[in-house]
Amino acid sequence: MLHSAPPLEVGASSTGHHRCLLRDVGGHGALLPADSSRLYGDDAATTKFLLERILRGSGIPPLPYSSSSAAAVHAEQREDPEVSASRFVPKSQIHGDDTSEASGAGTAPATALHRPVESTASSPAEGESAEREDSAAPASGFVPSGKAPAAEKSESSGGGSPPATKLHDPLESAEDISTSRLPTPQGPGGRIVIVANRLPVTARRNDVGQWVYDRSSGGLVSALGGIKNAKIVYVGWPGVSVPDKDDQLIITNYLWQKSYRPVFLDEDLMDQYYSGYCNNILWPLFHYMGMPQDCRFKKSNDFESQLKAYEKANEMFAEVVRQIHKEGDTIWCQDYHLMLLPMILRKSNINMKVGWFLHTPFPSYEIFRVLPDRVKLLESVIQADLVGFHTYDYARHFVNACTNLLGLDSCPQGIECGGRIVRVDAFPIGIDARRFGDALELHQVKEKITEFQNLFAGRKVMLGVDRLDMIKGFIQKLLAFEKFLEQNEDWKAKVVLLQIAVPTRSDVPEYRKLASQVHELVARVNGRFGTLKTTPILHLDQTLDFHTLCALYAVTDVALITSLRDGMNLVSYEYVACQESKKGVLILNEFAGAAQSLRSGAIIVNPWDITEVAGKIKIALNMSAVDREKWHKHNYEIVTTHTAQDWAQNFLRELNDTAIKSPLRTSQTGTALPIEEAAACYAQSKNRLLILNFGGYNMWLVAENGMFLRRPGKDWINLMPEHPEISWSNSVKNVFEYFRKRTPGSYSEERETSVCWNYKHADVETGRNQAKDLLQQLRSYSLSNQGADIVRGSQSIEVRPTGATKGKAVEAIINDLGHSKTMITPIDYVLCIGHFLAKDEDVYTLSSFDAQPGSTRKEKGWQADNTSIKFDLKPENYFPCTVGREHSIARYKLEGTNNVVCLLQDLAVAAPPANISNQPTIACP
Ligand SMILES: O=P(O)(O)OC[C@H]1O[C@H](O[C@H]2O[C@H](CO)[C@@H](O)[C@H](O)[C@H]2O)[C@H](O)[C@@H](O)[C@@H]1O
Ligand SMILES: O=c1ccn([C@@H]2O[C@H](COP(=O)(O)OP(=O)(O)O)[C@@H](O)[C@H]2O)c(=O)[nH]1
Repeated sequence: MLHSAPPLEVGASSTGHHRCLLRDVGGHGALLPADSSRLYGDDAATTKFLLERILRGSGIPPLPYSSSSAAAVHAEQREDPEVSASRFVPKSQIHGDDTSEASGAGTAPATALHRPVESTASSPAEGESAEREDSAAPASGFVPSGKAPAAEKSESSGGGSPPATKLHDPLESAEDISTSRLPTPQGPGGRIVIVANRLPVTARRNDVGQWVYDRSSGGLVSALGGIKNAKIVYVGWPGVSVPDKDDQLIITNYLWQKSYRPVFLDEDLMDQYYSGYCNNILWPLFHYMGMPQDCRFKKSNDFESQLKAYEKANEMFAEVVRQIHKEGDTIWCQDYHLMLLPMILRKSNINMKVGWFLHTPFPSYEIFRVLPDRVKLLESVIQADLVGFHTYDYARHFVNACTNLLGLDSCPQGIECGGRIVRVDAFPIGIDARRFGDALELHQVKEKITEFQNLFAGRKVMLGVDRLDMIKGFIQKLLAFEKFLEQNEDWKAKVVLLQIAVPTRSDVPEYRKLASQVHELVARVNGRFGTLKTTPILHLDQTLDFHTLCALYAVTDVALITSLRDGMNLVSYEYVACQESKKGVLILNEFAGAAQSLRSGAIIVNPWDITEVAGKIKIALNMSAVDREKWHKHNYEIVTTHTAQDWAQNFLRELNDTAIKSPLRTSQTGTALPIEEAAACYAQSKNRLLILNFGGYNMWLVAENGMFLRRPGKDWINLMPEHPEISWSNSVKNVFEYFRKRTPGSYSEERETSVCWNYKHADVETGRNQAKDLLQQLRSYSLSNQGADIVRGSQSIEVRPTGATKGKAVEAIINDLGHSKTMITPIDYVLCIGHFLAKDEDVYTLSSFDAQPGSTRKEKGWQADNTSIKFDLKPENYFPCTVGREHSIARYKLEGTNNVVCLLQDLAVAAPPANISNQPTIACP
């Protein structure tokens, strides 16, 4: 044994509190702890005895017991397989309330413009048919025979056919021609169902009362619009309350043709769900702006009623998904609006393939824990197969929240939840850069560029494009610009800040309040620094059409992006995509997800530091052409290679992959091991392999979670000799030492390749709380980047090299057997039994892989030659069995160690007389 704290006392009488006399085994009374899940103390003694019986049956005398953590024995072990691996010498043990300022009705800043750049009611411009479509419901086609939801229902029951009279469904004729197409989900449905609060188009009535459809604003819509070559169905809100059922049918009819499925939410629900819970609670909290203070004073608008509305809205989205879902579809839920959706969908169909992606930051645990409904939301999100974020930081925060609030364990793939692994990862979003590049080639865009060049001739232009949202840092930006002008008066007639403030969420009082504050500040700066001929700030409360936006991106000298927090910020990407010719400078705040990718090609600022931003504005305006070119080149490379298409592709590929692997990851509660049957099969088989979590004989021994292997009678070898220098060990040891000191009864162990902090002798509650803190501390070290995993045991925390698992060690043993010159009979019985951490449960999948008659296991790469080992293993002779774990991928389970003893006893009794050809192989990882 490489570590021994506390030492395993084999053969000593039990010191456990709960003991029971199970049965007399071969004349030895055995006292066994009834509640123990591991084979320690007297269990070990009894098991030792039984193993002896089993081995005696095979004629091998037992060696004196050594307290190894793992062992393997095989009767044909006499030869010494030559396996090249480094030798291991074991170390000795070391121990607003302002409602009067409604959007558009507030006091306009002295020189702020409220003139639309282009009428939103105009017909679509060339090349942007998807963006704006004045469209009454199609005259022909769908003549609704019933209400919209009923019509939708036919899709599920009828296998996806559209309502009553058939509409043209673009999905049916969709032809995938691109080589970079999205992973196609398997199955008859095989579509990607994107569920987002907002559909890519917003419905509204035009002046003559017809329904028309504008492209919706915001980064999520832009990004999803960049996904090509996939069978996509969108489920979402059409951007307006539509109380009238006939209107709903008209809208449904139109949207159907676009593969959009509307969720009609009434005004009251939108108020409580969207304006309330989503945008007044979750949005500010996720952006580190705290919880609203005044909610509790308003009876009709408290957290509870808003949560109810949120639940109801999520149910309504789920209902539409259920109606259209076909087997093989992938459901991709978007954003904080739909955090309850994964749970609702999972409950209605356990096999649904569900992903969830958050477009905002996920805040640190200390912020998130403030939310009253924190547990409910997390419990739902982890029902998705894959949970995605823009950055690793957000993913890490989410994992922290789950471990701290739900008491779950993290693992390299994400979160372990009841034996199931929920993948959590970062998938940074991008844009469809080519769409911007192509737009700049259009005649009308070139015209606009010329027009703007003339308009701003003689002045440098700094551009801001943001929804009028408090997270976008409008106030800070204006203050910084004011400071810059204060400090650089010579610039006042030579620079203009052109700020596009896209109207958003104006039903939320905080947003209306912000609008009036911004207008006031714009007026102040313009009043102070304007001249008869120039105004320093050109502020537009407007939505721009795509071509105008591209032209502005292309002609401006600096983009000034000062969000206080921003999930990603696509405007920064879009600006870069349009700057191939001018090579403008990007000033980007450090709190946007985009800062992680564009960091080395942008001037990074802390938006709260007004003085710093003012200084950086000056640097940007004065930057040399050479530097601008260099910086732009870097950014352009990133923006054009990390596209929205890649983002979707990566996420969906991972989701597919996760779902395929999910049978291995899904929590199962195995059926009770049929002991008699196992014993009967054992008796009849000719060559047996027993994989146990316990041993002390002339066996194969595996230690340190599969890192080391000892062949019978040989020295230890390192199975991962190429493993890199363990750089993390000192810092981890220091953390463990710190926690050891402050947790009475706990101790830390230093092993050859891992370190472990154990609190099983500490007060339970104290130990658990300290473990939480310790985990938090360890996670901040980004150990996974250093090749280390944090493994949480029931009362311990271990840090060990990535990749070492017990399953790998068993593979090594199996390969050893493949080299055995004396092993002629194929193995036809496998019993794999033990209490393993989820991470090590790969021991159960090894043999099942080969559990077919006459199958052949190929060599793994770590051995030199190409021999192979034969199995002749019928599935009914394969017994993967967990001990004492509620959730496991193992097919069978035994409640506790006492059952293991019973089993071994039965095996011992069932074994036929010894005969060299049927001696069992025993491996104990
Ligand atoms: O739908 P709205 O309420 O009008 O808001 C518009 C969108 O705002 C948020 O966008 C986020 O997604 C972007 C793309 O991933 C990201 O770049 C940006 O940083 C985020 O703020 C929101 O998350 C979306 O759901 C809204 O549709
Ligand atoms: O008048 C406008 C100005 C901008 N945008 C788009 O809105 C998105 C803003 O996305 P970002 O990620 O920067 O922030 P979000 O608004 O989603 O928080 C970008 O794709 C812009 O092209 C828009 O739809 N209309």
